[in-house]
Amino acid sequence: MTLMASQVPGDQKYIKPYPVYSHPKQLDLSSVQELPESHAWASSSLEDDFCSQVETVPVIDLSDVNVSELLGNACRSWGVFQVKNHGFPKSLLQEMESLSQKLFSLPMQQKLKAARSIDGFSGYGVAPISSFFPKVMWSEGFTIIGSPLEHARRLWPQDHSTFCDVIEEFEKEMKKLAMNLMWLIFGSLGIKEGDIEWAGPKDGNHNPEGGSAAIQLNSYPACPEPDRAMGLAAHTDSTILTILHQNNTSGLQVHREGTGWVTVPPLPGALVVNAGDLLQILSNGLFPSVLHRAVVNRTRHRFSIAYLYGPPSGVTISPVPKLLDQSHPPLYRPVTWKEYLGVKSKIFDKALNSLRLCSLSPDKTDEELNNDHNLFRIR
Ligand SMILES: C=C1C[C@]23C[C@@]1(O)CC[C@H]2[C@@]12CCC[C@@](C)(C(=O)O1)[C@H]2[C@@H]3C(=O)O
Ligand SMILES: O=C(O)CCC(=O)C(=O)O
Ligand SMILES: [Fe+2]
Repeated sequence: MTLMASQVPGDQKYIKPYPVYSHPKQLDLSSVQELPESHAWASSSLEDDFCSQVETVPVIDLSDVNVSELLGNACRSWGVFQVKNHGFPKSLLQEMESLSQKLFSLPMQQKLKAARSIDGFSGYGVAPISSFFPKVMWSEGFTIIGSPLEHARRLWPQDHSTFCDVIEEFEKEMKKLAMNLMWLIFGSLGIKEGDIEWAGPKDGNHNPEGGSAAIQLNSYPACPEPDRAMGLAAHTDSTILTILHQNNTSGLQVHREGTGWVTVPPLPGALVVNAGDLLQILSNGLFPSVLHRAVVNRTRHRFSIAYLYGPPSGVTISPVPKLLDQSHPPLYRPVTWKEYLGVKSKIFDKALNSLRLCSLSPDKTDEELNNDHNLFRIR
């Protein structure tokens, strides 16, 4: 373990050294018969909360006449919801799912040819947040930012064009859906086109700008001891919103104040949407990002595909002026997505609070600010 210095852009006074763990080489999880000590998580990180089967994450029909209000309510009270009638082509999701399966079933030495470099963002490897945890997660991932061509060529030297074509189409369709959802969510707060300059016109078809994104393919092989393993540790996404497709195997759980971990079951044809840290900033805390994680199971191989949507990476975002007045001062300082990702990669779960402007609570400690994370969640 090494202790990191506080070399992050932004307000240094909240930034403390953070433990960073380096882990052994990526194991081929599909062939492991017994859970290695390196992958055995402390029971406190797995069982500390009751898992509710009673409360269920809202399911919203995008063709409902009150869709904007329904989405706004779900963002305020849950930070996550499932959408149906979303218009995303089913066949494209199936194609992406089978390409993802094909990728993860390649021999390890082949996958490692497309490994994410130490200082890079794209490619094959463990979740980027792994270094913040003492134990290794029971998963592997592939991150795509920009063109996947370089990595695809290394994975499939003879035939990478299908992969690249499907990714391109997936990105185009997801961007349309993400922008549509974003505007419906903003609409519930009275925010209109023109109130956020970078977001451009609502119509994703005619808006080549309007945001940027990463695609994260996740693979969670069946695990010999699922109760002691962790698929993807608890985190919030650094996005405006994330759209997630999961195969027919459950594993995603969201954390709900006062309830604990709630499973988000895969529903045929539905997509999961969760609020990210940048939505919390833009909405000035009205729509908090949601803590979530992925657990694993004994018999089934689970796959998920996340579309992580945010603003153009160099554009400065801040709480939308329309939501501010004397009694609602801005709670967060302006930041670009690029800068935020840099902060998150250094101080992880402290990133959002490091941007807090403390006008409302100048005497609060870091811990109190952390506990405020769900301050605005209305149930
Ligand atoms: C744009 C990004 C968000 C992300 C970090 C990344 O640079 C690319 C991967 C994303 C992801 C996916 C899995 C969970 C997560 C916390 C992680 O470790 O990598 C997110 C990152 C994030 O939202 O901060
Ligand atoms: O696999 C899942 O259900 C969660 C994935 C996730 O949270 C992510 O990729 O950010
Ligand atoms: Fe996530």
